Amino acid sequence: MVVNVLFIDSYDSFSYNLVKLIRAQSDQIHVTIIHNNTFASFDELRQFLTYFDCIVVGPGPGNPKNGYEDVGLLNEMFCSELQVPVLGICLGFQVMCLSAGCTISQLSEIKHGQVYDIKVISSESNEEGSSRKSLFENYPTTFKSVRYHSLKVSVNADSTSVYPLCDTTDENGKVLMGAQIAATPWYGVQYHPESCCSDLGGLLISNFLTIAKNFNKSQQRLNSRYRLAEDDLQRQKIIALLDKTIDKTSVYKKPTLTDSKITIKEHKIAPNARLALEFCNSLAVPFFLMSSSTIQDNRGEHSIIALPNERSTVFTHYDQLHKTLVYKWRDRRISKDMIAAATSNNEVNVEGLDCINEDKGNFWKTIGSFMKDQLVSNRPDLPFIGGLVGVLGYEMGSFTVNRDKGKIVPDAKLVFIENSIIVDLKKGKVSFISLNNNFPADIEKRVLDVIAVDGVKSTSSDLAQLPHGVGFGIKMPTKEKYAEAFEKSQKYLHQGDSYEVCLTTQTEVRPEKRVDPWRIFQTLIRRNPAPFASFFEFSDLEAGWSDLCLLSTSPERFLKWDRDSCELRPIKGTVKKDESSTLESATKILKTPKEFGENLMILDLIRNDLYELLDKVTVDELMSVEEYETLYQLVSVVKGHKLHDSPYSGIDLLRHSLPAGSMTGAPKKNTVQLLQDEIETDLNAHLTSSGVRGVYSGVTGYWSCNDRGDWSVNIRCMYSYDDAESWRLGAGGAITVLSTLEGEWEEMHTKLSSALQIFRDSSNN
Ligand SMILES: C=C(O[C@@H]1C=C(C(=O)O)C=C[C@H]1O)C(=O)O
Ligand SMILES: NC(=O)CC[C@H](N)C(=O)O
Repeated sequence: MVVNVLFIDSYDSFSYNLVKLIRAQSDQIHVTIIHNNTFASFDELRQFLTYFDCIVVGPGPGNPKNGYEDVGLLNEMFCSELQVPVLGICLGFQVMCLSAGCTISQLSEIKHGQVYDIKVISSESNEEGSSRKSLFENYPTTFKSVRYHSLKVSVNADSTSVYPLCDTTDENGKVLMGAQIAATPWYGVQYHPESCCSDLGGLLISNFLTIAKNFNKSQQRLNSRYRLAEDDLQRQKIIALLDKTIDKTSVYKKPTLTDSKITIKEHKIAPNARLALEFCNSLAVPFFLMSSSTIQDNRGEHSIIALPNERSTVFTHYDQLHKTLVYKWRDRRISKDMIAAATSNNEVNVEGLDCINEDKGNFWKTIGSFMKDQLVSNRPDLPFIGGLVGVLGYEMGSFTVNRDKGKIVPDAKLVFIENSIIVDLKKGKVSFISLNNNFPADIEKRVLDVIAVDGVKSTSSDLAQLPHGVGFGIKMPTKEKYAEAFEKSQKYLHQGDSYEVCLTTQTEVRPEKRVDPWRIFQTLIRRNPAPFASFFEFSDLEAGWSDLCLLSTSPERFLKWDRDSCELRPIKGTVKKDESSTLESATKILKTPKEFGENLMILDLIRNDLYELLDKVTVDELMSVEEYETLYQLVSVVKGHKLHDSPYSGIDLLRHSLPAGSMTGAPKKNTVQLLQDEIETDLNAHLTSSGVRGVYSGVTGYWSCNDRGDWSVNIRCMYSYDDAESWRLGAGGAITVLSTLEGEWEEMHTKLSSALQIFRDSSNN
């Protein structure tokens, strides 16, 4: 018989890891997920509880003492005479214990993403030993688990209403890690059984499910439930209804794919990471480049040159206006003025220009329904055969809003590409691909000429530096403002509102004289080689004018997918390179609790983002150290599997996981809101234009017609909204309770320098 579990989520970034752990105990378990504020009061939920075997109350930001705003109906629920088995995790545990008269206070040494020995309290020393032992049945006396908490539960000395079940010892002394509330079937743990670095999490859940089953049987709690067929039908109806309270619709309904004629011409080449740049230098038409400038395993094995033409559809979304504009690349009927009118909220009726009033949620659906008709079944082996390419800004993700009152700027720009050149750096191959059998012969010839002279010509190195005599005005964030934002982050981390905050700043660079973006890009890529470099100068209206340009040397893959699986490579943990540093010394630093915790939190967050849509997720690399030009980074690799069995495809995973967890911190929703409304608000006052993150912290990449995708995080990059008149550079890093102001300020500068160095060097010329 199916066991129905109600999971109450407090908008945490680890909830779906727990849901997965519950589901993994048997295929006869159905988990229904609601938020702690799905209902305005516990009374509204109470009527449905008879349909559930038990309740699991998840972790989350906030403090139970703050009431409904932080914990929704949970306080009310635990203050009722609830005769339903409950397992509370972390925040859920704290609310439960508060209702039983415990004290909630701040830990003096806060633990976020740290593994501790948890000690099971021996049952002989307690009167009600047998029932209490059951939650930790078959456990060793100590086991390892991850802690993510700022607050602790203390049982008052004279209390008889709380039975401690396990604890741990650290600088705070003894800290309660698990308990049962007397005379109730309510249990809870302070640690996180679902973390990928916790042991025996599944056993905790299965022990709890056994307790729940025994309790329900002894109390004859669910007896009436299955007596009548109509009761059972009613139960199914209610559960189906509750299952829909959190929107899980897909971007598009997966069609059955068929073959289509794609023309591909391949040529052998000697692999050279600079070849794609040389090809671009030889072109006399607009192009976008997603290039690897380092040849490494499983990241950046390919460089892709995408060639827009007059049949290319351009999608631009403006979050400030809730509007999408759709037109063809450089359609002569559409002028800059018409776009200006359309983005000043005027009605514009021009042939060839489609103005859609929609929010970003519907923008995903617009591109989904467009791509549905373009997807084909052939050549799943190639990374890209043509499709949508472009840039999605930070404010395209969930929980973020572009509230900037100033200039209207694109939050997303995607262009449909039918002709492309792929350089396979591993196999030594260049391919000319056309979805429409119309790859331009002159472009093919130019590229073949470059290959014929055997690649890298010396002229390119002249282009790989900025012109002499051009000065650059640089406006940087001040240390004072940074320190204020750092302190605010610490306040929220200490209060329990966040576990990790990715604090970012922006710098503005204004050249005295316009410098061609392609030249800046070549300078940048030479100074900061990276596996995910991108050049996106969108000049989709008139030749030579661009309202969005991105030059990126990103080290970080956000998400790559094919029809079967997906991969994310979150980076968290940074060490600056200097003359004395070696991979070994950097590894030592990167394996300290601060960096370990930083990476683990984002790793668990990413597992959560995938588990929300997929059944099988694995951690394929746990915190490897990677070396880059100016720094070392700690990288983990997470994979999602069996996409073909799921109603979701890669684009759903992308939509759903933005903004990238490594750019937000955890838990995502609360931290994004705190960053946007409180922490980063004054930090970018030095900028001439808006202070929203914009392109920085977003992603760049493609959705190919063979349903593959690859998107990198927009970091170590610069971008312009005004046709290269001014550039913005973002830089930041994760703040945790173990961070120091000096350390973070320096780390931010190290990252900023990876791109800013080219302007500084040039100004010194
Ligand atoms: C925020 C940036 O980088 C992010 C933060 C990192 C960190 O905190 O260690 C590492 C890589 C990125 O995910 C940046 O480069 O601006
Ligand atoms: N992970 C959690 O549930 C944290 C609970 C609470 N906000 C704390 O920080 O202690």
